[in-house]
Amino acid sequence: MCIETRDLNLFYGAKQALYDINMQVPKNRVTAFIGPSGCGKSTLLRTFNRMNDLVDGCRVEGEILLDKQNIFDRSVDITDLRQRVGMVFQKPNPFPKSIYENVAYGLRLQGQKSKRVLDEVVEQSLRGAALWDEVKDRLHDSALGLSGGQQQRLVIARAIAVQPEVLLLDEPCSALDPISTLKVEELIHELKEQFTILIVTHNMQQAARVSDYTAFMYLGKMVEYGDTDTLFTNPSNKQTEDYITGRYG
Ligand SMILES: Nc1ncnc2c1ncn2[C@@H]1O[C@H](COP(=O)(O)OP(=O)(O)OP(=O)(O)O)[C@@H](O)[C@H]1O
Repeated sequence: MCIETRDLNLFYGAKQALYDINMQVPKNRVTAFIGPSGCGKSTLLRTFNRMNDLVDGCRVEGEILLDKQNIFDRSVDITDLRQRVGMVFQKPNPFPKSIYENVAYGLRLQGQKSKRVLDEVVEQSLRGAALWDEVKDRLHDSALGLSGGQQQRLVIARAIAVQPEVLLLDEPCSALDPISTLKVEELIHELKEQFTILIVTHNMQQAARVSDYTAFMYLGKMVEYGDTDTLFTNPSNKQTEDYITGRYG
């Protein structure tokens, strides 16, 4: 087991956005979050590396255990947590720096100065993100010159360069064309050998293609969570069935 939530409730001011979320996320698997707009998918995803701490008036009750330690404990260092739990957003957000510097960024922040180590990690991470062959001859060109799909894989390379345990992907393909989407989906498949992956997607076919487990959320509650094939072919809840058969949302 990698992550476990216990009686997790989240409030934006007076408005409750998550209700009693209890789930166990297995290691080295892909877990997808689906559900209609506003059901709390992104809120839940952001809670796993405490990105909601940045939101004024946001309050959390309950626990999230990462390898048995509650991430809300006072003793938890946020920078350390975010290194262990990396995040990739919907819109590719490379820094206005070279391809190389984007990937080396996290390591430099950690104080790594050795060119040999940096070169090695940059290459490994770009290979890991299935981008090396496309950029190896222009590592020192601006990352902003890459296509959207390449930028998203670069951001994934940047995230994996610091060797996180968990990768949070918030609709990573929604700004990409179908071919880039396919590449990122293949990449997700490969990355799960090394990382535990949590992905929010609007696209049910994508959830069915890339994930091992799926959680269906509705109005801040986790309605059903289980094996992806079972959830899509034989859901146990009527609301899940209505959603996956396109009756609402
Ligand atoms: N920063 C915020 N301040 C106040 N309310 C928020 C904030 N972020 C989200 N919410 C509210 O919390 C609820 C859940 O939003 P969230 O973005 O998590 O849903 P979602 O399922 O990811 O939706 P979408 O698929 O449209 O991205 C919504 O009612 C939303 O309006």
